[in-house]
Amino acid sequence: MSTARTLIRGGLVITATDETHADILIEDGRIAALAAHGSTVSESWTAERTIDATGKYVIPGGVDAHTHMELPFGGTFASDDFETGTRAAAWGGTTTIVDFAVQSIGHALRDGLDAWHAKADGKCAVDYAFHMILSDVNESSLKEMDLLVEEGVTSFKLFMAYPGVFYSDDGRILRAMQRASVNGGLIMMHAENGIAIDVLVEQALARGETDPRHHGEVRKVLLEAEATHRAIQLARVAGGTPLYVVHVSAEEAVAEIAAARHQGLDVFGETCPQYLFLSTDNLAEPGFEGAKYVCSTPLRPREHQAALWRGLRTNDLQVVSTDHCPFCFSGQKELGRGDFSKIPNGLPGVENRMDLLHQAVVDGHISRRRWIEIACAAPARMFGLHPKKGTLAPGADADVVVYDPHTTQVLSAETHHMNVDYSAYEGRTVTGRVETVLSRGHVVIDRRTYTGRPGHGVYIPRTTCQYLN
Ligand SMILES: NC(=O)NCCC(=O)O
Ligand SMILES: [Zn+2]
Ligand SMILES: [Zn+2]
Repeated sequence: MSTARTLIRGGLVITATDETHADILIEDGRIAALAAHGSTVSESWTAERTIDATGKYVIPGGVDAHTHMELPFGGTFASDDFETGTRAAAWGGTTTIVDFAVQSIGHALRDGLDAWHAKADGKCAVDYAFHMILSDVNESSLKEMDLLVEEGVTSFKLFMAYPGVFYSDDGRILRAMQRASVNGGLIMMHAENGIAIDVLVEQALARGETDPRHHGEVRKVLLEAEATHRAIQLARVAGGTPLYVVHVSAEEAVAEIAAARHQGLDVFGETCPQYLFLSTDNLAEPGFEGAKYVCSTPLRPREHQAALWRGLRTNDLQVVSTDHCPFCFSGQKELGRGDFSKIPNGLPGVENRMDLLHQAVVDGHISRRRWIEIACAAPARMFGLHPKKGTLAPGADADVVVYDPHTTQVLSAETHHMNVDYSAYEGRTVTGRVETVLSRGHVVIDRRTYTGRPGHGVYIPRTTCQYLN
Protein backbone atom coordinates (compact mmCIF):
# COMPACT_ATOMS: atom_id res chain seq x y z
CA MET A 1 0.00 0.00 0.00
CA SER A 2 1.49 3.39 -0.89
CA THR A 3 1.53 6.22 1.62
CA ALA A 4 1.54 9.96 1.13
CA ARG A 5 4.94 11.47 0.45
CA THR A 6 5.74 12.92 3.85
CA LEU A 7 8.27 15.42 5.09
CA ILE A 8 9.38 15.75 8.69
CA ARG A 9 10.99 19.14 9.07
CA GLY A 10 13.03 20.99 11.62
CA GLY A 11 13.66 18.36 14.31
CA LEU A 12 16.86 17.13 15.90
CA VAL A 13 17.33 13.74 14.24
CA ILE A 14 18.91 11.30 16.70
CA THR A 15 20.21 7.87 15.77
CA ALA A 16 22.59 5.58 17.64
CA THR A 17 25.49 7.29 15.87
CA ASP A 18 24.48 10.87 15.00
CA GLU A 19 22.56 13.92 16.10
CA THR A 20 21.80 16.43 13.36
CA HIS A 21 19.24 19.07 12.56
CA ALA A 22 17.87 17.37 9.47
CA ASP A 23 14.72 17.00 7.44
CA ILE A 24 13.46 13.57 6.44
CA LEU A 25 11.69 12.68 3.22
CA ILE A 26 9.44 9.61 3.31
CA GLU A 27 8.17 7.85 0.21
CA ASP A 28 6.33 4.53 -0.18
CA GLY A 29 6.67 3.72 3.50
CA ARG A 30 10.44 4.10 3.53
CA ILE A 31 12.91 6.82 4.29
CA ALA A 32 13.87 8.25 0.91
CA ALA A 33 16.43 10.83 2.05
CA LEU A 34 17.74 12.96 4.89
CA ALA A 35 19.25 16.40 4.35
CA ALA A 36 20.44 19.21 6.56
CA HIS A 37 17.58 21.42 7.69
CA GLY A 38 17.47 24.58 5.59
CA SER A 39 19.77 23.17 2.90
CA THR A 40 18.93 23.73 -0.74
CA VAL A 41 18.32 20.01 -1.08
CA SER A 42 15.69 19.80 1.65
CA GLU A 43 14.14 23.14 0.67
CA SER A 44 13.47 21.69 -2.79
CA TRP A 45 11.48 18.75 -1.41
CA THR A 46 7.70 18.74 -1.73
CA ALA A 47 5.26 16.38 -0.10
CA GLU A 48 1.54 15.84 0.46
CA ARG A 49 2.08 15.98 4.20
CA THR A 50 4.56 17.98 6.25
CA ILE A 51 5.12 17.33 9.94
CA ASP A 52 6.68 20.22 11.81
CA ALA A 53 9.17 18.81 14.33
CA THR A 54 10.71 22.13 15.35
CA GLY A 55 11.98 21.88 18.94
CA LYS A 56 11.40 18.13 18.97
CA TYR A 57 13.54 15.02 18.60
CA VAL A 58 13.04 12.80 15.58
CA ILE A 59 14.04 9.25 16.48
CA PRO A 60 13.65 5.73 15.05
CA GLY A 61 10.60 3.84 16.27
CA GLY A 62 11.44 1.70 19.28
CA VAL A 63 12.17 -2.01 18.89
CA ASP A 64 10.96 -3.98 21.90
CA ALA A 65 12.56 -7.40 21.55
CA HIS A 66 10.84 -9.04 24.52
CA THR A 67 7.05 -9.06 24.85
CA HIS A 68 4.49 -11.69 25.85
CA MET A 69 1.08 -10.80 24.46
CA GLU A 70 -1.56 -13.25 25.68
CA LEU A 71 1.08 -15.52 27.26
CA PRO A 72 -0.51 -18.46 29.12
CA PHE A 73 1.05 -18.43 32.60
CA GLY A 74 0.00 -19.72 36.01
CA GLY A 75 -3.50 -20.68 34.90
CA THR A 76 -4.28 -17.38 33.22
CA PHE A 77 -3.22 -15.29 30.20
CA ALA A 78 -1.27 -12.06 29.94
CA SER A 79 -3.97 -9.40 29.73
CA ASP A 80 -2.77 -7.60 26.59
CA ASP A 81 -3.53 -9.33 23.32
CA PHE A 82 -1.79 -8.37 20.09
CA GLU A 83 -4.38 -5.67 19.36
CA THR A 84 -4.27 -3.86 22.70
CA GLY A 85 -0.58 -4.51 23.31
CA THR A 86 0.65 -3.21 19.97
CA ARG A 87 -1.64 -0.17 20.19
CA ALA A 88 -0.10 0.60 23.57
CA ALA A 89 3.34 0.06 22.04
CA ALA A 90 2.53 2.66 19.36
CA TRP A 91 1.41 5.14 22.02
CA GLY A 92 4.78 4.66 23.68
CA GLY A 93 6.82 5.14 20.51
CA THR A 94 7.57 1.46 19.87
CA THR A 95 6.94 0.42 16.28
CA THR A 96 8.26 -3.16 16.31
CA ILE A 97 7.82 -5.89 18.88
CA VAL A 98 9.39 -9.33 18.95
CA ASP A 99 7.04 -11.62 20.87
CA PHE A 100 7.59 -15.21 22.03
CA ALA A 101 5.73 -18.05 20.37
CA VAL A 102 5.55 -20.98 22.79
CA GLN A 103 6.21 -24.65 22.14
CA SER A 104 4.09 -26.65 24.60
CA ILE A 105 5.54 -29.86 26.01
CA GLY A 106 4.73 -32.76 23.67
CA HIS A 107 4.04 -30.46 20.72
CA ALA A 108 5.98 -29.38 17.66
CA LEU A 109 7.55 -25.93 17.34
CA ARG A 110 5.35 -25.50 14.27
CA ASP A 111 2.18 -25.90 16.37
CA GLY A 112 3.30 -23.13 18.69
CA LEU A 113 4.37 -20.86 15.89
CA ASP A 114 1.10 -21.36 14.01
CA ALA A 115 -0.85 -20.59 17.16
CA TRP A 116 1.07 -17.32 17.67
CA HIS A 117 0.60 -16.32 14.05
CA ALA A 118 -3.14 -16.89 14.48
CA LYS A 119 -3.19 -14.71 17.61
CA ALA A 120 -1.36 -11.84 15.89
CA ASP A 121 -2.53 -11.95 12.29
CA GLY A 122 -4.70 -8.96 11.39
CA LYS A 123 -4.58 -7.56 14.93
CA CYS A 124 -1.38 -5.57 15.22
CA ALA A 125 -1.08 -1.80 15.14
CA VAL A 126 2.69 -1.99 14.56
CA ASP A 127 5.03 -4.55 13.02
CA TYR A 128 5.92 -7.74 14.82
CA ALA A 129 8.20 -10.76 14.69
CA PHE A 130 8.59 -13.92 16.74
CA HIS A 131 11.16 -15.70 18.83
CA MET A 132 10.40 -19.32 19.73
CA ILE A 133 10.31 -20.66 23.29
CA LEU A 134 11.73 -24.20 23.36
CA SER A 135 9.96 -26.11 26.14
CA ASP A 136 10.60 -29.60 24.80
CA VAL A 137 14.03 -30.09 23.25
CA ASN A 138 14.08 -33.43 21.43
CA GLU A 139 15.30 -34.82 18.09
CA SER A 140 12.34 -33.50 16.17
CA SER A 141 12.25 -30.03 17.74
CA LEU A 142 16.01 -29.71 17.13
CA LYS A 143 15.43 -30.41 13.42
CA GLU A 144 12.58 -27.94 13.37
CA MET A 145 14.90 -25.21 14.68
CA ASP A 146 16.73 -25.28 11.34
CA LEU A 147 13.50 -24.74 9.40
CA LEU A 148 12.44 -21.89 11.64
CA VAL A 149 15.76 -20.10 11.20
CA GLU A 150 15.30 -20.38 7.43
CA GLU A 151 11.85 -18.85 7.60
CA GLY A 152 12.82 -15.94 9.82
CA VAL A 153 12.36 -17.13 13.41
CA THR A 154 16.02 -16.87 14.25
CA SER A 155 16.13 -16.84 18.07
CA PHE A 156 15.15 -19.44 20.66
CA LYS A 157 14.48 -18.89 24.34
CA LEU A 158 15.38 -21.58 26.82
CA PHE A 159 14.54 -21.58 30.52
CA MET A 160 16.76 -22.71 33.38
CA ALA A 161 13.76 -21.75 35.57
CA TYR A 162 10.14 -22.92 35.92
CA PRO A 163 10.60 -26.73 36.28
CA GLY A 164 7.64 -28.61 34.80
CA VAL A 165 6.62 -25.69 32.61
CA PHE A 166 9.27 -24.18 30.35
CA TYR A 167 12.37 -25.66 32.08
CA SER A 168 15.14 -27.41 30.15
CA ASP A 169 17.92 -29.32 31.89
CA ASP A 170 21.57 -28.72 31.01
CA GLY A 171 21.66 -31.59 28.51
CA ARG A 172 18.74 -30.19 26.55
CA ILE A 173 20.22 -26.73 26.70
CA LEU A 174 23.54 -28.03 25.39
CA ARG A 175 21.81 -29.83 22.51
CA ALA A 176 19.86 -26.71 21.52
CA MET A 177 23.05 -24.63 21.69
CA GLN A 178 24.93 -27.14 19.53
CA ARG A 179 22.15 -26.96 16.97
CA ALA A 180 22.15 -23.17 17.05
CA SER A 181 25.89 -23.08 16.49
CA VAL A 182 25.23 -24.81 13.16
CA ASN A 183 21.98 -23.15 12.01
CA GLY A 184 22.86 -19.60 13.12
CA GLY A 185 20.04 -19.22 15.64
CA LEU A 186 20.57 -17.04 18.70
CA ILE A 187 19.99 -18.72 22.07
CA MET A 188 18.19 -16.50 24.57
CA MET A 189 18.45 -17.66 28.17
CA HIS A 190 16.25 -17.18 31.20
CA ALA A 191 19.10 -17.70 33.63
CA GLU A 192 17.88 -18.67 37.09
CA ASN A 193 18.48 -21.99 38.86
CA GLY A 194 14.83 -23.06 38.92
CA ILE A 195 15.44 -26.41 40.63
CA ALA A 196 17.09 -24.75 43.63
CA ILE A 197 14.50 -21.96 43.65
CA ASP A 198 11.68 -24.49 43.88
CA VAL A 199 13.26 -25.98 47.02
CA LEU A 200 13.47 -22.52 48.59
CA VAL A 201 9.85 -21.77 47.59
CA GLU A 202 8.65 -24.93 49.29
CA GLN A 203 10.65 -24.17 52.44
CA ALA A 204 9.43 -20.55 52.57
CA LEU A 205 5.80 -21.58 52.22
CA ALA A 206 6.26 -24.25 54.94
CA ARG A 207 7.47 -21.44 57.25
CA GLY A 208 4.31 -19.49 56.48
CA GLU A 209 6.15 -16.92 54.35
CA THR A 210 3.45 -16.37 51.77
CA ASP A 211 3.64 -12.62 50.95
CA PRO A 212 4.81 -11.28 47.58
CA ARG A 213 8.11 -10.06 49.01
CA HIS A 214 9.18 -13.67 49.53
CA HIS A 215 9.13 -14.12 45.75
CA GLY A 216 12.18 -11.83 45.68
CA GLU A 217 13.83 -13.53 48.64
CA VAL A 218 13.76 -17.10 47.29
CA ARG A 219 14.88 -16.13 43.79
CA LYS A 220 18.36 -15.36 45.02
CA VAL A 221 20.97 -13.23 43.29
CA LEU A 222 23.41 -16.15 43.58
CA LEU A 223 21.00 -18.38 41.67
CA GLU A 224 20.79 -15.86 38.84
CA ALA A 225 24.58 -15.46 38.78
CA GLU A 226 25.16 -19.22 38.93
CA ALA A 227 22.75 -19.90 36.08
CA THR A 228 24.26 -17.08 34.01
CA HIS A 229 27.73 -18.54 34.55
CA ARG A 230 26.50 -22.06 33.68
CA ALA A 231 24.75 -20.86 30.52
CA ILE A 232 27.96 -19.14 29.40
CA GLN A 233 30.02 -22.28 29.99
CA LEU A 234 27.49 -24.44 28.15
CA ALA A 235 27.61 -22.05 25.18
CA ARG A 236 31.41 -22.36 25.16
CA VAL A 237 31.21 -26.15 25.28
CA ALA A 238 28.72 -26.03 22.41
CA GLY A 239 31.37 -24.37 20.27
CA GLY A 240 30.98 -20.71 21.13
CA THR A 241 27.30 -20.40 20.30
CA PRO A 242 26.22 -16.78 20.72
CA LEU A 243 24.21 -16.35 23.91
CA TYR A 244 21.79 -13.56 24.85
CA VAL A 245 20.83 -13.49 28.52
CA VAL A 246 17.36 -12.01 29.00
CA HIS A 247 16.04 -9.81 31.82
CA VAL A 248 19.35 -9.48 33.71
CA SER A 249 18.59 -8.02 37.13
CA ALA A 250 21.57 -8.66 39.43
CA GLU A 251 24.98 -7.02 39.64
CA GLU A 252 26.59 -10.47 39.94
CA ALA A 253 24.95 -11.62 36.69
CA VAL A 254 26.22 -8.50 34.91
CA ALA A 255 29.69 -9.39 36.20
CA GLU A 256 29.45 -12.88 34.65
CA ILE A 257 28.45 -11.39 31.29
CA ALA A 258 31.15 -8.73 31.49
CA ALA A 259 33.82 -11.36 32.28
CA ALA A 260 32.71 -13.49 29.33
CA ARG A 261 32.75 -10.51 26.99
CA HIS A 262 36.18 -9.56 28.30
CA GLN A 263 37.34 -12.97 27.04
CA GLY A 264 35.90 -12.11 23.63
CA LEU A 265 32.93 -14.44 23.86
CA ASP A 266 29.71 -13.70 22.00
CA VAL A 267 27.67 -13.19 25.15
CA PHE A 268 25.08 -10.45 25.30
CA GLY A 269 22.78 -9.10 27.98
CA GLU A 270 19.39 -7.47 28.15
CA THR A 271 17.88 -5.66 31.09
CA CYS A 272 14.45 -4.12 31.52
CA PRO A 273 13.09 -0.82 32.88
CA GLN A 274 11.66 -2.54 35.97
CA TYR A 275 15.16 -3.49 37.14
CA LEU A 276 16.45 0.01 36.45
CA PHE A 277 13.62 1.95 38.11
CA LEU A 278 11.94 -0.40 40.64
CA SER A 279 13.28 -2.52 43.50
CA THR A 280 12.47 -4.93 46.33
CA ASP A 281 10.94 -1.91 48.10
CA ASN A 282 8.06 -2.27 45.64
CA LEU A 283 7.72 -6.00 46.32
CA ALA A 284 7.49 -5.17 50.01
CA GLU A 285 4.64 -2.65 49.61
CA PRO A 286 1.93 -3.14 52.25
CA GLY A 287 -0.81 -5.73 52.03
CA PHE A 288 -0.85 -7.59 48.74
CA GLU A 289 0.32 -4.55 46.69
CA GLY A 290 3.72 -6.20 46.13
CA ALA A 291 2.05 -8.71 43.79
CA LYS A 292 1.99 -5.96 41.15
CA TYR A 293 5.78 -6.23 41.03
CA VAL A 294 6.19 -10.01 40.88
CA CYS A 295 8.25 -10.99 37.87
CA SER A 296 11.21 -13.31 37.21
CA THR A 297 14.04 -12.64 37.45
CA PRO A 298 12.75 -10.65 40.43
CA LEU A 299 13.19 -7.02 41.35
CA ARG A 300 16.41 -6.60 43.33
CA PRO A 301 17.58 -4.28 46.13
CA ARG A 302 18.15 -0.77 44.78
CA GLU A 303 21.95 -1.18 44.98
CA HIS A 304 21.94 -3.40 41.89
CA GLN A 305 20.73 -0.57 39.67
CA ALA A 306 24.12 1.17 39.48
CA ALA A 307 25.67 -1.99 37.97
CA LEU A 308 22.88 -2.23 35.39
CA TRP A 309 23.31 1.40 34.35
CA ARG A 310 27.07 0.92 34.21
CA GLY A 311 26.60 -2.19 32.08
CA LEU A 312 24.42 -0.25 29.68
CA ARG A 313 27.01 2.52 29.41
CA THR A 314 29.97 0.18 28.93
CA ASN A 315 28.10 -2.12 26.49
CA ASP A 316 28.35 -5.13 28.79
CA LEU A 317 24.55 -4.94 28.45
CA GLN A 318 23.36 -4.13 24.94
CA VAL A 319 19.57 -3.99 25.00
CA VAL A 320 16.69 -2.73 27.11
CA SER A 321 13.46 -4.59 26.40
CA THR A 322 10.31 -4.60 28.52
CA ASP A 323 9.49 -8.29 29.08
CA HIS A 324 5.96 -6.87 28.84
CA CYS A 325 3.78 -9.55 30.43
CA PRO A 326 0.85 -7.83 32.13
CA PHE A 327 -1.59 -9.43 34.57
CA CYS A 328 -4.38 -7.43 36.15
CA PHE A 329 -4.16 -6.97 39.90
CA SER A 330 -7.81 -7.83 40.18
CA GLY A 331 -8.51 -11.47 39.35
CA GLN A 332 -5.03 -12.34 38.05
CA LYS A 333 -2.28 -11.26 40.48
CA GLU A 334 -4.85 -12.12 43.18
CA LEU A 335 -4.52 -15.80 42.27
CA GLY A 336 -1.49 -15.74 44.54
CA ARG A 337 -3.06 -14.32 47.71
CA GLY A 338 -1.81 -16.55 50.50
CA ASP A 339 0.84 -18.19 48.25
CA PHE A 340 3.33 -15.93 46.44
CA SER A 341 4.32 -18.82 44.14
CA LYS A 342 0.88 -18.66 42.52
CA ILE A 343 1.15 -14.99 41.53
CA PRO A 344 1.45 -14.88 37.72
CA ASN A 345 4.93 -13.59 36.86
CA GLY A 346 5.23 -10.47 34.78
CA LEU A 347 4.94 -6.68 34.61
CA PRO A 348 3.37 -4.30 32.12
CA GLY A 349 5.64 -1.82 30.37
CA VAL A 350 5.54 -1.86 26.57
CA GLU A 351 4.13 1.68 26.56
CA ASN A 352 6.61 3.09 29.10
CA ARG A 353 10.03 1.96 27.86
CA MET A 354 10.97 4.82 25.53
CA ASP A 355 9.84 7.45 28.08
CA LEU A 356 11.61 5.82 31.03
CA LEU A 357 14.82 5.57 29.04
CA HIS A 358 14.49 9.20 27.99
CA GLN A 359 14.18 10.00 31.68
CA ALA A 360 17.49 8.15 32.09
CA VAL A 361 18.95 10.60 29.57
CA VAL A 362 17.55 13.52 31.58
CA ASP A 363 18.96 12.00 34.78
CA GLY A 364 22.42 11.60 33.20
CA HIS A 365 22.60 7.78 33.20
CA ILE A 366 22.96 7.51 29.41
CA SER A 367 23.44 9.80 26.43
CA ARG A 368 20.75 10.51 23.85
CA ARG A 369 22.52 8.31 21.29
CA ARG A 370 22.89 5.49 23.79
CA TRP A 371 19.11 5.78 24.40
CA ILE A 372 18.53 5.08 20.73
CA GLU A 373 21.20 2.38 20.62
CA ILE A 374 19.78 0.28 23.47
CA ALA A 375 16.11 0.81 22.62
CA CYS A 376 16.15 0.76 18.80
CA ALA A 377 19.41 0.04 16.96
CA ALA A 378 20.94 -2.74 19.07
CA PRO A 379 17.76 -4.84 19.33
CA ALA A 380 17.28 -4.46 15.57
CA ARG A 381 20.82 -5.71 14.88
CA MET A 382 20.71 -8.38 17.59
CA PHE A 383 17.55 -9.91 16.16
CA GLY A 384 18.10 -9.51 12.43
CA LEU A 385 15.79 -6.57 11.80
CA HIS A 386 18.48 -4.16 10.61
CA PRO A 387 18.54 -2.18 8.30
CA LYS A 388 14.73 -2.02 8.05
CA LYS A 389 14.26 -1.20 11.73
CA GLY A 390 16.07 0.66 14.48
CA THR A 391 17.59 3.50 12.49
CA LEU A 392 16.78 6.49 10.31
CA ALA A 393 18.62 6.00 7.03
CA PRO A 394 17.67 5.93 3.34
CA GLY A 395 15.95 2.61 2.61
CA ALA A 396 14.91 1.93 6.20
CA ASP A 397 11.23 1.51 7.00
CA ALA A 398 9.75 4.90 7.87
CA ASP A 399 9.15 3.98 11.51
CA VAL A 400 9.66 7.39 13.03
CA VAL A 401 8.79 9.05 16.33
CA VAL A 402 8.52 12.78 16.85
CA TYR A 403 9.43 13.07 20.51
CA ASP A 404 8.81 16.12 22.68
CA PRO A 405 11.72 16.19 25.14
CA HIS A 406 10.31 19.03 27.27
CA THR A 407 6.73 18.10 28.17
CA THR A 408 6.37 16.32 31.48
CA GLN A 409 3.82 13.57 32.06
CA VAL A 410 2.67 11.50 35.00
CA LEU A 411 2.59 7.75 34.33
CA SER A 412 -0.67 6.23 35.46
CA ALA A 413 -3.15 3.43 34.81
CA GLU A 414 -5.75 6.20 34.38
CA THR A 415 -4.07 7.39 31.22
CA HIS A 416 -2.10 4.46 29.83
CA HIS A 417 -3.35 2.32 26.95
CA MET A 418 -2.16 -1.11 28.11
CA ASN A 419 -4.98 -3.49 29.01
CA VAL A 420 -4.06 -3.78 32.65
CA ASP A 421 -5.62 -2.23 35.75
CA TYR A 422 -2.47 -0.83 37.32
CA SER A 423 0.77 0.89 36.35
CA ALA A 424 4.06 -0.34 37.77
CA TYR A 425 5.13 3.33 37.62
CA GLU A 426 1.94 4.90 39.05
CA GLY A 427 2.42 8.58 39.85
CA ARG A 428 5.97 8.81 38.47
CA THR A 429 6.68 12.08 36.64
CA VAL A 430 8.86 11.77 33.56
CA THR A 431 10.15 14.44 31.25
CA GLY A 432 9.45 13.79 27.57
CA ARG A 433 6.52 12.39 25.64
CA VAL A 434 5.81 10.77 22.32
CA GLU A 435 3.99 13.22 20.06
CA THR A 436 3.61 11.62 16.63
CA VAL A 437 4.45 8.10 15.42
CA LEU A 438 4.80 6.78 11.90
CA SER A 439 4.85 3.08 11.11
CA ARG A 440 6.08 2.36 7.58
CA GLY A 441 5.11 5.91 6.65
CA HIS A 442 1.58 5.73 8.10
CA VAL A 443 0.82 8.11 10.92
CA VAL A 444 -0.44 5.89 13.75
CA ILE A 445 -0.23 8.50 16.51
CA ASP A 446 -0.94 12.04 15.32
CA ARG A 447 -0.13 14.67 17.94
CA ARG A 448 -1.42 12.42 20.75
CA THR A 449 -4.40 11.00 18.86
CA TYR A 450 -4.43 7.35 17.83
CA THR A 451 -4.89 7.09 14.06
CA GLY A 452 -3.70 3.51 13.56
CA ARG A 453 -5.72 0.35 13.05
CA PRO A 454 -5.49 -3.34 13.85
CA GLY A 455 -3.92 -5.13 10.91
CA HIS A 456 -1.68 -2.27 9.82
CA GLY A 457 1.22 -4.03 11.54
CA VAL A 458 2.75 -6.85 9.53
CA TYR A 459 4.82 -9.89 10.38
CA ILE A 460 8.54 -9.36 9.76
CA PRO A 461 10.67 -12.44 9.10
CA ARG A 462 14.14 -11.86 10.48
CA THR A 463 17.69 -12.61 9.40
CA THR A 464 20.17 -14.04 11.91
CA CYS A 465 21.97 -11.97 14.56
CA GLN A 466 23.91 -9.03 13.13
CA TYR A 467 25.59 -8.13 16.41
CA LEU A 468 28.45 -10.57 16.80
CA ASN A 469 31.71 -9.48 18.46
N1 LIG B 1 9.43 -12.39 33.29
C1 LIG B 1 8.28 -12.74 33.78
O1 LIG B 1 8.11 -12.61 34.98
N2 LIG B 1 7.30 -13.23 33.01
C2 LIG B 1 7.36 -13.54 31.65
C3 LIG B 1 8.04 -14.84 31.35
C4 LIG B 1 9.53 -14.72 31.32
O2 LIG B 1 10.05 -13.93 30.56
O3 LIG B 1 10.19 -15.43 32.04
ZN1 LIG C 1 12.15 -15.27 31.25
ZN1 LIG D 1 9.85 -12.76 29.17
